[in-house]
Amino acid sequence: MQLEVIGVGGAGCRIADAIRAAEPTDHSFLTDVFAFDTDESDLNRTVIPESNRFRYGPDESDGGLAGYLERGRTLGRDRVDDLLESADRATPGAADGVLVAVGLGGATGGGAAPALVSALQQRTDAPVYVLATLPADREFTRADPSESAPLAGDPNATTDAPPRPTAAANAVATLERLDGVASAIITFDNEDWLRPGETLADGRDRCNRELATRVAAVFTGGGSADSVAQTVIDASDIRRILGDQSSVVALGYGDQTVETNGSRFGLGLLSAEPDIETSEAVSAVETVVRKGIRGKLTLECDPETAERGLLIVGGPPAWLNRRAIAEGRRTLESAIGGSGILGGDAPRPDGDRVFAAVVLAGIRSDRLAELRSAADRTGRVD
Ligand SMILES: Nc1nc2c(ncn2[C@@H]2O[C@H](COP(=O)(O)OP(=O)(O)OP(=O)(O)O)[C@@H](O)[C@H]2O)c(=O)[nH]1
Repeated sequence: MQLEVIGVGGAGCRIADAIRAAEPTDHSFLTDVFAFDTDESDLNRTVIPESNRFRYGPDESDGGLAGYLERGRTLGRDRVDDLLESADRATPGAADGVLVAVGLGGATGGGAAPALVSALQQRTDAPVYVLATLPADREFTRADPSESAPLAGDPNATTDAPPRPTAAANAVATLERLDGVASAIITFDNEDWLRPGETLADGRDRCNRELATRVAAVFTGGGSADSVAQTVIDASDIRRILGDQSSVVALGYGDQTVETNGSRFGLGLLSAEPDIETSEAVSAVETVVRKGIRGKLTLECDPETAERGLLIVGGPPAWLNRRAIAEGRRTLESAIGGSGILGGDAPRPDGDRVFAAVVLAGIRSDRLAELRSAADRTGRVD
């Protein structure tokens, strides 16, 4: 499918950047990528073309809004129409969906996202999905748990205060505002993806690459001019699975490097379809499907809670064993509680890995309840 990506705030713009970098050269799926931020220097660190980068807000907000969500909301409400007008977006209708990337916890992205998503919903018939990171505990919790965390925006917060004391409260408030506005909310939990002791600044590029790999695998979809998928997953399939009711979504992914005969061009056409033992191909597909469903998800949850699920198995065509893919689909079907399942394949003649991309939509996750309790402790934002 064709996707437009708009990153808002520091995290949103970096993630938009990472998605752009993850776009396969032979399978483009992006119409446009835009970056909106109050912080000029953050914006300039992205490699999104200058024509697609927009700084907004008064001069004193340059450098970011330091987590003051109310300011972010006001700025967002006042400026999103201008931003969408000034962004030279591809011909209306060129994209089958829009993805607004944002880091929940901050003020610029979280503040603007509800108004931006709502404005986009009015301008397009295509679904408007949100890709949202959830803050890690280390951002809003003191290292010494015996001390209580400072109140949100507490001006008396001391130097040992966590970097973003209001992150949980901001995240919960923004999620509530996106409910009923976003078509679906694809989540990525920084708490689960940062390593023990690692700071966000140290781990974020790795996290963004992991997230972008999953987003690209889901949205790139089926085959290409030189290799047609048996079951193509298109934009309407993705729409059916993600829904239009602000479902919370987690992505799973598994991959395995496989042997190929090298360049299809260098060694002649005979080498394009190497002989692969059926048992080897079956085992590779089974392995990646298992990792995709039972491995680490972008948001930890029990797959059983999912209402709908999608499985895309991709890789060099000779490795895409039909029987194993059908079996993988049945495995996903029995793993989730709901009944809406779709499955497809994505041949990648030049690829060197077999992968499974999994979408679990309509999930319930304890992490969201944890963030709500943390927000109650650290000070809720209305
Ligand atoms: N995965 C990931 N998460 C990030 C990244 N940068 C920030 N975050 C998360 O996103 C939240 C918001 O951070 P930013 O996006 O920098 O904040 P902002 O929207 O620019 O808002 P202000 O800084 O308050 O103006 C943080 O609390 C982190 O949890 C990133 O590059 N990757």
